[in-house]
Amino acid sequence: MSETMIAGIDQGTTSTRCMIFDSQGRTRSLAQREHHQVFPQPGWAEQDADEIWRHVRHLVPEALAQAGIGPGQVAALGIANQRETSVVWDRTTGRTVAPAITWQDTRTSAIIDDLVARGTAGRIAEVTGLQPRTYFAGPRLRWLLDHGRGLRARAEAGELLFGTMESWLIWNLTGGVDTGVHVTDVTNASRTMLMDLSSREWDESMLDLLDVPRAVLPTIRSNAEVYGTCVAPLPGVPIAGALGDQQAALFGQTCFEPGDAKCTYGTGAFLLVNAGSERPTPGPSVLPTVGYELGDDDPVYAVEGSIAMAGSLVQWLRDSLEIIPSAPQVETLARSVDHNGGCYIVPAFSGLYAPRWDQDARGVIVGLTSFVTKAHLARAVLEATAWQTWEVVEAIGRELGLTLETLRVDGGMTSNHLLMQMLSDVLDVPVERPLVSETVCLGAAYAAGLTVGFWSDLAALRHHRHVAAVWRPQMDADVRAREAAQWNRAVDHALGWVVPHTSPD
Ligand SMILES: Nc1ncnc2c1ncn2[C@@H]1O[C@H](COP(=O)(O)OP(=O)(O)O)[C@@H](O)[C@H]1O
Ligand SMILES: O=P(O)(O)OC[C@H](O)CO
Repeated sequence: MSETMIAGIDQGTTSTRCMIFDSQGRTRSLAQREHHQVFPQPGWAEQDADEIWRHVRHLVPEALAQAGIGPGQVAALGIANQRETSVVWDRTTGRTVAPAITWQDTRTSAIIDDLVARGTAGRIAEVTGLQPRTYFAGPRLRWLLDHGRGLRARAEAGELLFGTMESWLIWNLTGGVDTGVHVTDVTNASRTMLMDLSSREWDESMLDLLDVPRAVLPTIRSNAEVYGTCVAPLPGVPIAGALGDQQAALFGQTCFEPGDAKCTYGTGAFLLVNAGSERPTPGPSVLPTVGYELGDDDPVYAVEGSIAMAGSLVQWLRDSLEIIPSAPQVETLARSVDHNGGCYIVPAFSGLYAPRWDQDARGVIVGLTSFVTKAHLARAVLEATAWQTWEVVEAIGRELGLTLETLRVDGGMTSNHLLMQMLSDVLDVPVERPLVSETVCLGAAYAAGLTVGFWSDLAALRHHRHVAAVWRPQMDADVRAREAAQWNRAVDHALGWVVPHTSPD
């Protein structure tokens, strides 16, 4: 009998991947394609959801061909996605009604300011666990309905559908206008500011607050169950797992015990700690979210420190400043000097996320002198990711009394050894990278494989985890303290740069 495998899709901010995994959790193939990023105004960030769906249709057969298998050998498909990126489409034509608004986009700042001014922040946090912020998806839906001609009326008439990327992909994969299934998973729903974090249902009072008609919303489902069957490009294959990418990485890194932590370094960086089955109540710097919920099992919650810019700062160095020809070259350039030359970059391009949460912060480069070269800038770019992670870890320690013993890492930036050493140095803990560094895809595949019985239980998944590289702290404590103080001073310069909006228009 021919070997069966599991397919995983990682629909990320910059690219989409399809991977095939065997029963040992080993990678059998990987197909990947970048999509366009559009920045039409300062603070705006858009993508074309149709382009992403086209890429999925090409990538899946490519991954199958590379693995030498046909759709009949795929036991199930799991999907992970960039979270909070919002799509609205017409249920009868299947076409999007506007560009997807990505999670980095800050155009909803006036809506957020208005919610805060109306004194609703406490109630929002009580229900959803989230503070009102431009990061979350619900205000984007509100913005689209307010600004797209005729969209509100069409939404109320049930003609439009809203979803984050997993929802859009599942609808298309299961047949779109004919038989498409309109669902979202609980981790993605937990980032909309519309879901009750305790009951894990849409909350009527949040829908009222954001003026969102229920008819556009998908049904919330667990992370591991069969949502529907693929029509194309994997005909007959059950879609049996879906998670936000950061939760998928938590799952793929087998962070199954309370206190287990991982940080994924892609466009942004997202540190999640397993918080167990009780809804956590951290302070304002880090946020409570659903970690994963497997079928009818109790949910597992997580606490998250979200960093908006990490790899995207490297991309900016490559694409906007043209200082490096490719992302990996940042390491070569940074290694050509042995310190930052006194220069610090705070990448608050769309405000600062955890732990500062200042949507009016903007990026700064401080400490410039004639001594500073592009090599020092490259070093400061990498250090910015390390110090932002340090701030998150400090906040988690302060607000939850949790101390990390080790940090599991994954994502595109983890191929940068200099950055991994910097991380270990500033956090003062070992940093571990697993053999399969594509843990987002792996986590989605694990969820799907558990659903269909391809893997028996969490213990079987744990068995697949192998550590490929470990970095250990080498920095003196006094150097760490001095550099931390300099970083904090640099951040102070970035805070509150933008004059806040005063009206919701
Ligand atoms: N060697 C490297 N050093 C630093 N950054 C890197 C390196 N390789 C890739 N990156 C960055 O990692 C990001 C891509 O990682 P990926 O995990 O694919 O992101 P995403 O899932 O957000 O699309 C890009 O922003 C890129 O600039
Ligand atoms: O696509 P990534 O890896 O940058 O992840 C994006 C996050 O899910 C946004 O919350």
